[in-house]
Amino acid sequence: MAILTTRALKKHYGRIIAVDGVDMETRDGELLAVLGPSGSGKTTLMRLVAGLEEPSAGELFIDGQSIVGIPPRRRNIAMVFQNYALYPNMTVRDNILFPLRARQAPPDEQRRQLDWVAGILEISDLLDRRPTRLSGGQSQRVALARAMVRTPDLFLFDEPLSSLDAQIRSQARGELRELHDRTRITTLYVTHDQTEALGLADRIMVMEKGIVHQIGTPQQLYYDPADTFVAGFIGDPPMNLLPRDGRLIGVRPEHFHLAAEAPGDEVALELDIEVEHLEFLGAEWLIYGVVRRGVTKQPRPPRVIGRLRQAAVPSLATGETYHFVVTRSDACFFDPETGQRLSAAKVAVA
Ligand SMILES: Nc1ncnc2c1ncn2[C@@H]1O[C@H](COP(=O)(O)OP(=O)(O)OP(=O)(O)O)[C@@H](O)[C@H]1O
Repeated sequence: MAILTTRALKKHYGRIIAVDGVDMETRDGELLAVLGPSGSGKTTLMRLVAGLEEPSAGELFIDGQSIVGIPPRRRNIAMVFQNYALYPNMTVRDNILFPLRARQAPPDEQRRQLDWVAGILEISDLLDRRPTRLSGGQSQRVALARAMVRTPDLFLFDEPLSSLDAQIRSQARGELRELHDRTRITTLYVTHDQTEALGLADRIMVMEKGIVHQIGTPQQLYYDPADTFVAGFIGDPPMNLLPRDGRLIGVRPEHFHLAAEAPGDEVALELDIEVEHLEFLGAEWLIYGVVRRGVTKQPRPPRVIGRLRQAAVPSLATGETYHFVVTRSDACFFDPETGQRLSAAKVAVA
């Protein structure tokens, strides 16, 4: 287990700034998801940590020791990237043992590590196969096994599930989480899939254009976004951002209440919303609407997406306008110029 720290970490390629002054610290044994759109610098950050790239500026520490300049093979960091890169001519057993043989580990240590990892990942019956005869999920487990036999300080995963189809992917996600719970090896997990990040991670770091917008638990990011980027990036559909009184008011889709059903709390916003379209989701409905009253006048009235429980919806009709209420405790306030959060956090910092 280990703590990874970066200080003002920067990487540029000519005029392209891939990582732009990242300050972050993992907690010992946590699974930290690194989430962001394409080109936000996630892979570059991983490559810097792994030692495949050297920083243009800034520092990297593991347990307080600088690792800048230390070659990758001496960092005790294990990587599992998108393509598992197993050696096709070797059996699964030889693939897994490769890193141990490379450092001439004694045979009994090799045996012990192989038994341990094959047991944890349930691949004992695959050891004599060649990688070409493995499914995507099995290849992934073998790649993980090869990374784990080194008992690394740190795991780096870069979209390790992206080549799996949806069903195996959610199963593999569960297995990864279980594995992490058992080993508690500090893990950085790159993904651009928020469902994966929200479901898997202890904490999530949201990146965009090489900078970190926020690091927090899934709940903090969802209920307490630090800025409008995080508010719009996390959640599906994302937080609605409505202009009023010189601020932007952030409202999660499930926080619109029909006036008749509103809780008796202090009200932050009252809106007339014209329903344009209703989408049935089973236990709930999505309401696509246009705000007709309640926000600062705009050249084009803002569109919103609300999420209502099944029972509330049968009385609604498209083309009609209804009165909705948002309570103060559910609203987030942002500065429209900087996008920064104005109101205090709602979820206690863990
Ligand atoms: N070797 C390189 N040379 C030049 N530019 C690079 C290099 N590697 C990355 N970049 C640029 O740095 C920026 C960040 O790229 P990076 O791959 O880290 O983003 P990412 O968040 O991992 O994206 P994705 O989710 O698409 O993999 C991009 O603009 C990319 O084009």
